[in-house]
Amino acid sequence: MSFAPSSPPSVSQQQRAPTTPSTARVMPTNVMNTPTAPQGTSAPSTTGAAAPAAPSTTSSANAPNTPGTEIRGRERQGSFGGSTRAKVLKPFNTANIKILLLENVNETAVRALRDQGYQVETHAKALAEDVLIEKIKDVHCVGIRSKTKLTKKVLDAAEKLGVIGCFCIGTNQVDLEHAASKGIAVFNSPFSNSRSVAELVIAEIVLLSRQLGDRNNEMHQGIWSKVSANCYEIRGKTLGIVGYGHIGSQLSVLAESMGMRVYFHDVVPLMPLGTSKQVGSLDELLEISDFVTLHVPETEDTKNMIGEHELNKMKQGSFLINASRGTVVQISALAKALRSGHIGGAAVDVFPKEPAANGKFFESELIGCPNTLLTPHIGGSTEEAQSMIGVEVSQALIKFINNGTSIGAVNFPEVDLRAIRDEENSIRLCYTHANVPGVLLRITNILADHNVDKQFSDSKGKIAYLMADISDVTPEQIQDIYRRVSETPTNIVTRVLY
Ligand SMILES: NC(=O)C1=CN([C@@H]2O[C@H](COP(=O)(O)OP(=O)(O)OC[C@H]3O[C@@H](n4cnc5c(N)ncnc54)[C@H](O)[C@@H]3O)[C@@H](O)[C@H]2O)C=CC1
Ligand SMILES: O=C(O)C(=O)COP(=O)(O)O
Repeated sequence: MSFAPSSPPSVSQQQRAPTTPSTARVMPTNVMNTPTAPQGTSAPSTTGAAAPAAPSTTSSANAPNTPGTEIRGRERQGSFGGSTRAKVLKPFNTANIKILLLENVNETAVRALRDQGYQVETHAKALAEDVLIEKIKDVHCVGIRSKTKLTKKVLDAAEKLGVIGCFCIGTNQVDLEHAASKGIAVFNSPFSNSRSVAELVIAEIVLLSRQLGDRNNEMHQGIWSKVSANCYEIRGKTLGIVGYGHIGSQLSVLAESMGMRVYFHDVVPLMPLGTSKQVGSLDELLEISDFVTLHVPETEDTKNMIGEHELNKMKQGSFLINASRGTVVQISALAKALRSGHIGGAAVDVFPKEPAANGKFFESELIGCPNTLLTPHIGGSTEEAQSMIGVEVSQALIKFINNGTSIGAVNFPEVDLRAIRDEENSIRLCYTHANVPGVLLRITNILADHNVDKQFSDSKGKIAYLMADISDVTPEQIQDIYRRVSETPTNIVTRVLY
């Protein structure tokens, strides 16, 4: 999928791209956006760049599909008039699709992607930026978790990248806008680890309330210190939730079942679950809560959301929990409030700077603060969550690579079509383009002499995405459609699937 340049490609850029098929049906380097001959048809003669040999597939667990065979493991998708079978789209040899999975992405994902015949390279850790820049150069898809930063600089090094999978909830580690401008869709797992985070927070509420971290530390040092002063039941206490999304609302239900009163603050009005109540401002929430827990995404608005002013607003001896993002809390202000006793304890799972890998040194002003639980970003780290995330994100990636479906993308217009007719000479056009007036007319003109079975397009910010299924096209016409669409001045990425 060489996924095209960030700005609409110039004619010379287009000329460099291999836009003509190989007679040998070996996939060109730009495997995901360059049409070859449809199955069962003879390929037109080639005049373009010589097609490179297919790369080795040593990292692929399964035997790759040979060119011209169907992609395995794909479901048929519903029926439609005139044909009972949905076509399995295969415009490229799946063995030529290179996928880089970092940060110990779950085995469920590795298996699902290898089952497609893709080449999958896995790494247990995040990569240093220079290594990442080298590795990302020729991959079509990268899978990451919360640690890998896909900055503009890294994305600009990725010559063929078409899709990113964040095998987690947060997507703040990716420059989403820049990715979109290059036609790179980003998928995440919006709720597969929410329950794991909510359960951890429930545990932390009890642990903080009973000063369990400190008692445990003392016991490991051989110190017996039985105290009840400032230790409380959580029943009847007030939990203040900041950010009432998937995690916050799940937590709300669990906390009420433990006998807590729940209030929440969110930037949008939301239906309170159980008997919880939304309050009008953050300050109001801070003033009434015995426990404050943060479940907001990292955005410009949430950076340093909890600093000295907010900590002072919190009740004397109340507790703070942060399992959202490290940048949401000013660490020095929190350390000061803990040491002064104004804040009775804190549980912190996320930090502004987190070590790159297990075994690396962790440094924080919070080390040694009283009744302070520090955990290494494990909110979503359960077997259940990781396995579900692996399945969910890998399916989204497969659907995008094989079918062009962008449903669930966080930075991209969400577009899907009913299954394409199971006919040799039907194709699916996937066109990512600049969201400016006049584009649809131009595409309609290109497709004017063809039978467009169905078409859908949507936009998000500066980019738009169109999918169209076209029947009764010859291999020469496929080349012509591909060439003319990809040469439009608004083109970001054009793919033809068949
Ligand atoms: N510690 C860990 O391992 C994990 C951490 N997370 C973090 O938790 C965050 C929240 O996750 P979800 O609940 O799934 O997200 P979500 O998107 O479902 O909910 C976030 C809520 O925060 C609200 N919000 C946004 N800006 C706000 C502001 N300035 N003030 C008040 N409310 C605001 C939104 O309206 C939304 O209701 C993620 O973005 C991620 O960064 C998620 C999973 C695991
Ligand atoms: O899902 C998230 O946003 C998380 O913070 C979990 O990140 P992780 O997959 O543990 O790197």
